[in-house]
Amino acid sequence: MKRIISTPNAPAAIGPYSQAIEINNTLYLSGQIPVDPNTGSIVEGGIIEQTQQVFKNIKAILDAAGYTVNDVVKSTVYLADMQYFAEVNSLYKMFYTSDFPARSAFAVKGLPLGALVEIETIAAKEPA
Ligand SMILES: CC(=[NH2+])C(=O)[O-]
Repeated sequence: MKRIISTPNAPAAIGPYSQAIEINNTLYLSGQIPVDPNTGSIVEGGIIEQTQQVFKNIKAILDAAGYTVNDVVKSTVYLADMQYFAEVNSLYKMFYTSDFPARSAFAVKGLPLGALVEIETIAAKEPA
């Protein structure tokens, strides 16, 4: 059965979507942008601070759903510019330290609220 995940520890949706949906032992997270859940705004700073906030948001949603970073199987990284690729990769390697998830990365024309980075995440567990 489908389970909707909602936590105050990650940003509220800024549109018609859920923070995450779990179905069949798989958790689909909406793309996370660098919004601080306490302020509802994009964090101050540049790509480093924004990427750190995105990972905080992803972790908060994984935690709320009972998943860990080790359960993540796929990640999609959207960048406002490919110039951010190396910096995002260095923080990415601190969040996912080994057995990295499958991943795609793109530079796109624009991201919600003018974010520099957005990351989508899929996590899965073996059936009990
Ligand atoms: C931020 C986001 N996930 C959306 O769809 O606008």
